[in-house]
Amino acid sequence: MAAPLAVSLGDPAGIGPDITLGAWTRREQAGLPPFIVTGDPAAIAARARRLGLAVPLAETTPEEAAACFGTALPVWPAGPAFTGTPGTPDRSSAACVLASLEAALDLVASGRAAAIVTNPLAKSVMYGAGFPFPGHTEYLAAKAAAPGQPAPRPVMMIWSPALAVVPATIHIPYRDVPARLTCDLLVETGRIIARDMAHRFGVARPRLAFCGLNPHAGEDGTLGTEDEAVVRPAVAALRREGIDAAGPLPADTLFHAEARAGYDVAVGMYHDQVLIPAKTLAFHDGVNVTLGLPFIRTSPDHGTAFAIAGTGTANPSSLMAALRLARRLADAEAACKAGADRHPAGQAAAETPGAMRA
Ligand SMILES: NC(=O)C1=CN([C@@H]2O[C@H](COP(=O)(O)OP(=O)(O)OC[C@H]3O[C@@H](n4cnc5c(N)ncnc54)[C@H](O)[C@@H]3O)[C@@H](O)[C@H]2O)C=CC1
Ligand SMILES: NCC(=O)COP(=O)(O)O
Repeated sequence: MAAPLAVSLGDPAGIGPDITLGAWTRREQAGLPPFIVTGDPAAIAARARRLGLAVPLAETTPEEAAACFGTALPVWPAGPAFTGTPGTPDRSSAACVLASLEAALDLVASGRAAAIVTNPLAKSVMYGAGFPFPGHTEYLAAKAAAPGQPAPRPVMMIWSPALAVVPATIHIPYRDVPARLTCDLLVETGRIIARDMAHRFGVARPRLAFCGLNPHAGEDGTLGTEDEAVVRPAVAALRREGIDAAGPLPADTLFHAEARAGYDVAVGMYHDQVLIPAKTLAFHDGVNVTLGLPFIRTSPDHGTAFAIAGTGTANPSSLMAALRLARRLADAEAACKAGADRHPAGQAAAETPGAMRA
């Protein structure tokens, strides 16, 4: 039987427990793949009681998870007990977040889980507790480094059937963006997208659309210099390598339906430039996928939503989409390793915006 997915609980004061319970209760009608949650079982049980959900928990192993998934939510106990309050950000939750994350990662690294699906953490809570990484993305890359080797460059992609986007710079202050945008960064990002879209998603020659940084992509250098000095040479370098890249393209006209049919992945110069269209078009279907890692990681596209934790109003759809996508990518990887001559990403490839090609 295939290894289950490992789901980290995220910040237990946020909606991670709510949407995990919500996903499990919809497992049959939604056809969800088996998963095992890492974290404090008491915190999950308490949230189920608060939400009035009759969800039996099974403290079990990944090897037993699939067998019990139909009747109980499998939990792999990890970390300290949650002592906080649902809805209240608290530094004391950071140790729970980290222990859950490490446990899920260990299951993936040892082959006992097929992929990691992370529930949201609150960055400010983690920073306040001394977490030295901007987010999961950079943490997972650091953990993926081979002994004595630098960490691989992680690339954040927000994927949905409507739109796939990558921010070239991620969690940095807006004022730092121009200085951090280099030709090398964009070329390396483009290479990773092209490779992982082909190998993981089955889109053999993805079309990458690079946004300009400035209004009208700099208007021939009259509204800012970065588009001509950085983005255009990076796109040219990628094209010389055989990668189907275009740009710099004005970002304001890149996200309407006809424009979206012209590319598979839009590469933005900063976080909000591409996450706003992605979350506007597909907030509840969007999946955050980390490219560039030696293992598969997906996540819902939203955050901890403290204000609605424990209220019963958190929508588990994005987590459910993250679970489905992780399973498809893991199955495709397993089939490739087994020597399939055709890329088996199947539905993931078919649903990728490239499928909208005219
Ligand atoms: N992958 C991760 O760990 C992520 C973590 N975050 C963290 O989450 C925290 C809160 O961030 P915000 O900007 O407030 O974004 P958020 O996504 O938590 O909330 C934004 C709005 O969407 C609503 N919302 C979010 N998820 C929902 C769901 N499943 N069902 C119904 N409504 C939902 C919230 O109630 C709120 O109104 C921050 O500390 C941030 O760092 C944000 C994004 C991803
Ligand atoms: N805005 C996306 C986001 O914050 C996700 O970050 P990460 O925790 O996946 O690195």
